[in-house]
Amino acid sequence: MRSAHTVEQVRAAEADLMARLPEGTLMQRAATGLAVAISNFLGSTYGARVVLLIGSGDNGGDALYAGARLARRGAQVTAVLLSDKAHAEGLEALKMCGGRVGSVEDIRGADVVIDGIVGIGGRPGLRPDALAAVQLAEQFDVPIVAVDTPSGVDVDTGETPEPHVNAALTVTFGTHKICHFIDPAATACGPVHLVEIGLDLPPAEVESLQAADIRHLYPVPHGESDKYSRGVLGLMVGSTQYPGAAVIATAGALGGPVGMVRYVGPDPVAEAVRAAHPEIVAGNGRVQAWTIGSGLGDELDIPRIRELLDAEEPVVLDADGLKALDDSGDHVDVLATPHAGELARLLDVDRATVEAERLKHARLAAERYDVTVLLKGATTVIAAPDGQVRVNSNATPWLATAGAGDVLAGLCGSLLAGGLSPLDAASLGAYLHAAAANLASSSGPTTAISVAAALPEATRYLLRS
Ligand SMILES: NC(=O)C1=CN([C@@H]2O[C@H](COP(=O)(O)OP(=O)(O)OC[C@H]3O[C@@H](n4cnc5c(N)ncnc54)[C@H](O)[C@@H]3O)[C@@H](O)[C@H]2O)[C@@H](O)CC1
Ligand SMILES: [K+]
Repeated sequence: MRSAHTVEQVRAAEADLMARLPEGTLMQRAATGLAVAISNFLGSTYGARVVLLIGSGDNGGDALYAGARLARRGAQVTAVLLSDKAHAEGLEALKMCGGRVGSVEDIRGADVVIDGIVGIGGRPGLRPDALAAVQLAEQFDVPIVAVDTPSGVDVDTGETPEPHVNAALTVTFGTHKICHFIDPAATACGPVHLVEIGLDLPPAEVESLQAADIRHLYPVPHGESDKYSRGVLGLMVGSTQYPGAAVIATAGALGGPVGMVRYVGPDPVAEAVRAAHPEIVAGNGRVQAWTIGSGLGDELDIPRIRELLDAEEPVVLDADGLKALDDSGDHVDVLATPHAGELARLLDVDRATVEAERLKHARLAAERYDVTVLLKGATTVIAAPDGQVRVNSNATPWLATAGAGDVLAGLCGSLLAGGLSPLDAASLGAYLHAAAANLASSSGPTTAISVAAALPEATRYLLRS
């Protein structure tokens, strides 16, 4: 599991550790890791032209000390001071190693620009001279390596209401910050490299599953398992208007751990599902979980869906089914899987607001409707009603294809029926869905059915790794 902590949590852990170490130790740890990461990014340090953008705080200090190390290894390092309060000892160290103070003109022809403008002490946005320097780097195609966070983003929310740095690489210290995980800021970070500095941290605010977590969470059958104990999933999806959704969601469910799938829907649709997947059983019967909503179109029966939401079995509620959600009652066993537009409707705001403030709105909906919310997008945000948040960012843009959401709804239902909690089912489902999409699109475009078909192979690989 990867963890992201809030600025407040990081500051407290840093203060704790600093009290036990000689002054400046943490900054030296950070600067050493930063210099190594920049060297690796550059490929060759000797003769490389490095421009440091330096703000008023310790973020600039990290950049100056890292610049000093690079200068010692033969890089031509120039600091552009964007504040008259630049870190004095760091600046001295840089000069001692042959670095110099220059101007934004040095950005032209640089191999890399280091963003030491602000880190976790920064407010969103860039001041005019910082913005001008960043724009110059963009204009001359000079990649930017961000120190700790891309300056200008909102560190604790991942929002980007103001201009900010778009980094080719972000080098962070001690732990991930929320902006590294949550879009739109996560995209502005580029790949994120974590440098250990020895912080002792409390439980994380936001988590992200890694390959090793899959093996730990997946309900692998054992010697005593039978089709019922592995879980039976009921699917109330698809309609005469959208029969494909039923076929595709069933493929997603069968690509998960479930022992059996029951399809409940109009006869012609059940026939189409059976033709594609002869292993399904059509009609009502006992189930351990439901997936409801994908492709129901106008044929949704809201009172019936509400009955199922109030029943004991956990439910994945997708697409049109979300219209049945109301904010009264206990729905902790419900996993709602909206995209930004659907979440906007649930919260009575517009879609752009949800997209700009994804973490906030996923949490709001989880709290208001007492459900676990899986907000779809390039990075998936999953918020549980108890406040836990997980993200998934291993998706591929090829996954933006019709029916991909139906696969996810079927798969998450399969995981719920396999006994996982809504939070685990959602985070495991999002991870496996993305892993299968990566496999299915390894040589180009893919389809929802191919993603579902790649689920067993992706799962096998992850269970072995
Ligand atoms: N505290 C520690 O022990 C460590 C801190 N480290 C570094 O220190 C950073 C935090 O340093 P600081 O607390 O000094 O804070 P920053 O360097 O992030 O910001 C410093 C100051 O910038 C100004 N500022 C805020 N928003 C701005 C904006 N949008 N544009 C321009 N200026 C703005 C404010 O006056 C603020 O106090 C971390 O991000 C990390 O890079 C690392 O060296 C690791 C150890
Ligand atoms: K920065």
